[in-house]
Amino acid sequence: MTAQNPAPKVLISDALSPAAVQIFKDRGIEVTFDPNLGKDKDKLAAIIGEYDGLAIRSATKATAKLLEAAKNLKVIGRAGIGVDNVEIPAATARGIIVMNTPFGNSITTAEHAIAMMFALARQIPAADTSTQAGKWEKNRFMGVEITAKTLGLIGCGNIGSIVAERGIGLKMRVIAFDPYLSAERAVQLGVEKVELEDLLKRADFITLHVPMTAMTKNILSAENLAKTKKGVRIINCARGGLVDEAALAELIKSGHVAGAAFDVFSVEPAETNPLFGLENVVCTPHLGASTNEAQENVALQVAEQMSDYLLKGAITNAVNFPSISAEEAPRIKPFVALAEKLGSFLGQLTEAPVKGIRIEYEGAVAHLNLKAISAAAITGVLRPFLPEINMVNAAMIAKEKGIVVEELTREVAGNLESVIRIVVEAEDMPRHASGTVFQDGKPRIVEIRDIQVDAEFAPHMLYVRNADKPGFIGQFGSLLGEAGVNVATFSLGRDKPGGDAICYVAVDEPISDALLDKIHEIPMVKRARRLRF
Ligand SMILES: NC(=O)C1=CN([C@@H]2O[C@H](COP(=O)(O)OP(=O)(O)OC[C@H]3O[C@@H](n4cnc5c(N)ncnc54)[C@H](O)[C@@H]3O)[C@@H](O)[C@H]2O)C=CC1
Ligand SMILES: O=C(O)CCC(=O)C(=O)O
Repeated sequence: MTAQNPAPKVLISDALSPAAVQIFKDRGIEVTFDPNLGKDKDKLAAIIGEYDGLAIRSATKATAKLLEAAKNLKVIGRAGIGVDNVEIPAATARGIIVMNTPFGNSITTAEHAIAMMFALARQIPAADTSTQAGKWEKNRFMGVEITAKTLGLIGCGNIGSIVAERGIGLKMRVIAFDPYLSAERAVQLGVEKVELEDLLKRADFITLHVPMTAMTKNILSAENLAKTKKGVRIINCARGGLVDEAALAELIKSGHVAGAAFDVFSVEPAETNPLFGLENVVCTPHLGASTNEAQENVALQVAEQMSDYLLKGAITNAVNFPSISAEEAPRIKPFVALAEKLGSFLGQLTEAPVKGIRIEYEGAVAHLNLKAISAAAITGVLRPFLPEINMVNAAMIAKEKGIVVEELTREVAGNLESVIRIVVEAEDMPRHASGTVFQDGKPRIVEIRDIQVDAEFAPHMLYVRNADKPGFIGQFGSLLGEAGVNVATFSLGRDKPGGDAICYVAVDEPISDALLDKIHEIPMVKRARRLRF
């Protein structure tokens, strides 16, 4: 890493496996490992501004308030599945990628749910306490068999499916409520897909495996709990807040529910809870993912994913941006730069509100992963009006502003290998320009207003639209020379002799207001605009 391009910095603020620290170090990333920091939100807010990446489990709460202080943050990596401890809209609005590790702890969590089911069926924790207290209460702990019982899954995704397979292996009848479970997948798993009402009526054991969303919050409400079969046992290894804990406690006390095993609670860390202290209640402190194997998996995976993003721009398992594989990233990168610059060119020329952006992909580029390239184009167009926009929040911002974004692909790009053409529909008029990337990987602009040009993008540029008449170039060149402005590249084009012409110039110094005024005074000049890239 050079002084201009220092090593990215990552903060690990929860108890991740130390394997993650090594991966970051091996990849040349500076890493701070402070596993208790997540619990101290003020201390975390005081230092988060220094970091490019934040690696967490569930103790760190990445709230909108914390993210406000995270001025340099580019990526949050959740070593685990649930991202409900991250305010995703706030992260997206700040252009922060949020990644999780969707499979690394699934088996472990499914095994915990099964362990909880056995613990409940045979009251193992209470029997253990009693036995170790020397009581030998053989008659107190009468259990139930699991074989031939109905296991009701609420949510049959990665973890739910593993629980289903284990349940079938234990000779249970497995039924599942999951609106997104396809009929084919249900058949493949050997589960019966049912409606929630049916599941509530039939299940002897209910186990939850849904994420916490507006739809699933309180899915086992007091009303739904009352519809369950008498003697049901309920297992929650998904998220606190999916079940009305107070209502469940009442149903356990009344004997309607035979027991509950909870790993997750509506308030965590759970110091008090309506379920605590009841007979036939088994509790663990959010241990679902806590095995050596799972923690090693998720720590390695999150560290690799975050490093790939910070170092190469590859995006895997982001919950707020489409994936870009490590192989795709280098191929996409030059087109991301082209789309951003081309969009920026048009955005800087646009003075009226933008209504629509059409991005046309021609030739080889049309076969790449276009989501990131389009996001870059939108970013370029809108940044002159919205300085905070970036690739992660671009699509969301365009939607919020009612800007219609269209993508179009064509197989051929004339005599070039790939062309990106952007059309910006503004309230005054449409504007368009095209660009390409040559062998050297540098983006070039090849068409403006249907006039062919061939120019690179430079930090300081000047765009002039003029009448194609003799004398313009002389006057224009003299003005630049007199002002001591050195021209780096000069590109000209016209629609027809004596028609409309454009001139696109890269200069070494910024153009002053006074010089711009003088350029406007050249009689042939229709419009002159300074551009920054
Ligand atoms: N206790 C622990 O330590 C752990 C808890 N978890 C929790 O388990 C959850 C599930 O994890 P995965 O199975 O990997 O997620 P997943 O995304 O593979 O599966 C979730 C399933 O829920 C279904 N679903 C979504 N909304 C639903 C609704 N309204 N009603 C019924 N089904 C609905 C989806 O269709 C999907 O099939 C995570 O979101 C996380 O909150 C995950 C890992 C460890
Ligand atoms: O990191 C943990 O221990 C919790 C895991 C979890 O809840 C998840 O992955 O969703």
